[in-house]
Amino acid sequence: MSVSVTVRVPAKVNVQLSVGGVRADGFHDLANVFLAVGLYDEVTVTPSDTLRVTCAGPDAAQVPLDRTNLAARAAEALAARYGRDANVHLHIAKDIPVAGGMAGGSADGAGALLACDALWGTGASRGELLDICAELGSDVPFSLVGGAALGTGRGERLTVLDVGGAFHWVFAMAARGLSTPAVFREFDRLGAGRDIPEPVASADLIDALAKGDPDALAATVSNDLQAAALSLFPELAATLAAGRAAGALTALVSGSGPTTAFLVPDAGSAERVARALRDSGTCRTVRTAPAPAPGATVLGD
Ligand SMILES: C[C@@](CO)(OP(=O)(O)O)[C@H](O)COP(=O)(O)OP(=O)(O)OC[C@H]1O[C@@H](n2ccc(N)nc2=O)[C@H](O)[C@@H]1O
Ligand SMILES: Nc1ncnc2c1ncn2[C@@H]1O[C@H](COP(=O)(O)OP(=O)(O)O)[C@@H](O)[C@H]1O
Repeated sequence: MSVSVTVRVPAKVNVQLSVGGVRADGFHDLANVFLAVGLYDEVTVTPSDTLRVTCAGPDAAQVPLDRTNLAARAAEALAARYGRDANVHLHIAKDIPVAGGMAGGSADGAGALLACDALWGTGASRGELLDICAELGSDVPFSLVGGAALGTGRGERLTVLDVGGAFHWVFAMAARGLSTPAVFREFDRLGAGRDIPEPVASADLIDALAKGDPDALAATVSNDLQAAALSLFPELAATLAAGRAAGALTALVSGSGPTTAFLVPDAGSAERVARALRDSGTCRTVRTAPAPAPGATVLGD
């Protein structure tokens, strides 16, 4: 009998993304407030003769299937640490947009790590899994944890945050992706010669999350990468404007973009804003999703 394990992992939106100056290692210090949203990838791991990756979903053609795939890298990292071979088939059922600023690759890394851990029964502690996540990428630890969290350092050092109620979101996916390093480089270029302050988490924003208050959250969201994303992808301004005109409480670029995110008061408004965005012709697809969503979860447990 072939045993397989499936893990479901959420996308994220950054409700605060404050970016410091570039560090000696090329990364930027962040105050990164992540919120997991109910759009999911599923990673299924099955024993195999060799390590291989397959992917299905609307964006599957853009996903690398070689060992650069974060799911493959996660399996190899766990196998190396626990003296196993990494001969597994990793199948990704992909619903998170690729190169969209919603941490889809990170989700697959965290998902594969948890799935291989369950398949192999390594006995790794949560802390050990989080260390491997941090080696794989700045966003990967949050994909494991979900909910809401403040990421400091390059975003990998997490403090879990309270969320006191549901937040309703609409996401507009763009016609093409944006490269995260390119957006950080554009941030540096736009800020050249300016004093970049230390990134600090907003107490008002953390309070709005804890209260579950969408109006207060809308008043406090911020994204320091938004100007850089708009500079590289100016058409996003029309998408943001269309969502605002349709009644979103706030509109922002998700992380490094180009997905745009719209916070709305309730599920009914989400459907209305989604329809208006679809009708605007300013984006490729539109999805609604509630938050917070749980982190990487083994299905069937
Ligand atoms: C911007 C954010 C916001 O959550 O997410 P996305 O919008 O890409 O989803 C993250 O910081 C992305 O994290 P992640 O996608 O894991 O990036 P990594 O693999 O760690 O780094 C990719 C590249 O992004 C840049 N980078 C990333 C994180 C950081 N704190 N400073 C950086 O300068 C570096 O150029 C690095 O080489
Ligand atoms: N499992 C994966 N899913 C998607 N992209 C991946 C994956 N593994 C590696 N990548 C690479 O990571 C890049 C960034 O993709 P993604 O994580 O979806 O976006 P973002 O960093 O904007 O959230 C992709 O262009 C792709 O080359």
